[in-house]
Amino acid sequence: MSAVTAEVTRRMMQQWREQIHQSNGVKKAAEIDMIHAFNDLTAKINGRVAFGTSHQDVEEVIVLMREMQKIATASTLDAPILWYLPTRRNLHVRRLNKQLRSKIMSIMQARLAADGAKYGRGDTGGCGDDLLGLLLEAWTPNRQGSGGDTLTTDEVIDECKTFFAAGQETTATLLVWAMFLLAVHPQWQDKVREEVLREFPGGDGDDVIPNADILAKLKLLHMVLLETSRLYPPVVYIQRRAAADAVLGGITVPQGTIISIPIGMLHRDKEVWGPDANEFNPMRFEQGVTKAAKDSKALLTFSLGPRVCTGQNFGIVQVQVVMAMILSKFSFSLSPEYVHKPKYLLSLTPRLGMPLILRNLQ
Ligand code: HEM
Repeated sequence: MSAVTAEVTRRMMQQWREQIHQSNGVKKAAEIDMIHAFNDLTAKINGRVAFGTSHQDVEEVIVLMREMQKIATASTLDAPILWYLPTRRNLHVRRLNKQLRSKIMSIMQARLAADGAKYGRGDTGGCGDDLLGLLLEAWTPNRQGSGGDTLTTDEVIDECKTFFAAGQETTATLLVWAMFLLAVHPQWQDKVREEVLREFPGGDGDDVIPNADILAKLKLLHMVLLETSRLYPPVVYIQRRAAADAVLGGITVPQGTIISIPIGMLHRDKEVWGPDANEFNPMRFEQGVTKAAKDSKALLTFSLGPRVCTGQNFGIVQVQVVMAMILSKFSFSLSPEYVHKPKYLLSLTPRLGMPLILRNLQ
């Protein structure tokens, strides 16, 4: 995963360098919208981690998935009745879905054909070590007669789509806010960069990947990311339906009641986080997540309990790798064009974009 993340990030950074090179100003700098850049980045990373890179249709699958994601985000503003009517948008989604399904099917078939030839059943390679490969191991035709649990074709396709949808925009959003907070807190940007350059001097060289050992040493970066996810959690609220009658904090909650958990609000509760709850203070995480607030379970960025985010480690590693690589090669500040208007659709994003001014480090 880190290798895929590093490879895709390297290409994005090369584009940034070209944009800076082409800029006309005396101070060589380029204004780049982080929302667009990071959505494109995480779509490519998630797409490759899910489907690999070997099949020609993977790039098209990524474009179709991203298109579906954009429509899903936009339609959260619609009245629910509109989700079920044959509107132009819904018909478009249906067409996209059909195309997507057929592309994924062709990747699956190519994998299975290669399975015999390249990997060989029973070999450790199986159908490949990406998500699709793992799911194909449990796919019905592979398991017939094995007595094990199986997945149908639709389930394999749906799992791949869920993985992409749940992880793409959320991770991009966390990156966007981390860049924003480091742009408006330059002293923290310098501090974290110092740590990155000390522990990860290779930057974005072709053969250099910030591996688990390096990431473990980037403590300030990790604290900054936790603090970012506290102030700007990509998922602002979650809901739960009471499976049985319950009493919560002295209030009776009848079975079937839907409870909203306002993560964004709870993360700024002064009683829990202290009087500086609205301020950016990564030092609160110096002793770890459980000691950052009065309640050891106060940080709900990835939810808690049985439905906790299954991709949280992947999401965090992705963000750490991307931030370490960027910090080692660029400095950045907020563009005067930026207007602070966060909005919540599928995730918490800046309503009018996140233009940052990027410069190459000397
Ligand atoms: C870094 C950004 C991310 C954030 C802030 C985030 C946040 C969350 C939250 C709050 C939930 C719980 C939703 C609920 O209970 O209603 C969740 C669930 C989930 N997330 Fe993430 N997530 C992130 C990245 C990812 C990634 C990268 C993946 C996979 C590649 C992923 C896959 C999932 C899945 C599959 C679920 C559903 C789990 C279940 O219901 O059993 N997430 N995520």
